[in-house]
Amino acid sequence: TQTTRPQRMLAAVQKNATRGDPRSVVKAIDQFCRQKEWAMNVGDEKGCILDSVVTEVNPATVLELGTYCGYSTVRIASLLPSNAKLITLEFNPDYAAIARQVIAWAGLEDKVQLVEGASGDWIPKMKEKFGIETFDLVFLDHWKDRYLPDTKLMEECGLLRKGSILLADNVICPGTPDYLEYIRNSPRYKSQYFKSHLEYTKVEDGLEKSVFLG
Ligand SMILES: O=C(NCCc1nnc(-c2ccc3[nH]cnc3c2)[nH]1)c1cc(-c2ccc(F)cc2)cc(O)c1O
Ligand SMILES: [Mg+2]
Repeated sequence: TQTTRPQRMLAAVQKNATRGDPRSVVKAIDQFCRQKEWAMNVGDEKGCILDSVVTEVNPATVLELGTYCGYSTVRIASLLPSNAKLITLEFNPDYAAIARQVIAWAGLEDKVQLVEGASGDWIPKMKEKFGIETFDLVFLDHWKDRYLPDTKLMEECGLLRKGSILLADNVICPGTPDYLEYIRNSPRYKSQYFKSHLEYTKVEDGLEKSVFLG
């Protein structure tokens, strides 16, 4: 029977990447997506911007919304200090099953907690379920029409502190117009746009980095 694209991506990781070597996992996925099949990972170009933000923030607590196959999960987790915690939320059980195996191949399962379910359901439970006070960094990469409601929900749930960083993928393509409008006009955020390209293409896209001012 026919395999899915995430399954073929995982096979490429298991074939071409070294167990326990996150950079080789990232490289194997990027090669698969460039040479074989496009897939909606943040990719190598935007991935470098993501890496620089993670390194600059050096977060103890990270929330990723939208795991997909775990590409950005591996990029982020590989840069975290030993006691840091990354919680990644994935709604789609098929994506989650692949992501768990990609994260395990990279040897990062101890740094990552993959939670299956809808962001709207889980964000209000973060404190009680995971003992999280606030997130130092949030990477938004899930449904594009959930960026704004979930940001407002994180504010309401007290999950953001003065200096928390939101980094949002795809603010141009597919685009998150309501989120951009809100975050760029709100006095509670200071935003910066990092112009780039849609993963593995020449189409414009970018990341929006926003600091919560409290
Ligand atoms: O949709 C995206 N990302 C979201 C992944 C996800 N991760 N989790 C879910 C989820 C969430 C609740 C769900 N409910 C049921 N399935 C679900 C799946 N969706 C996405 C799309 C593109 C893209 C650009 C141009 C195109 F021509 C086509 C596509 C590029 C990107 O970088 C993306 O991140
Ligand atoms: Mg994306």
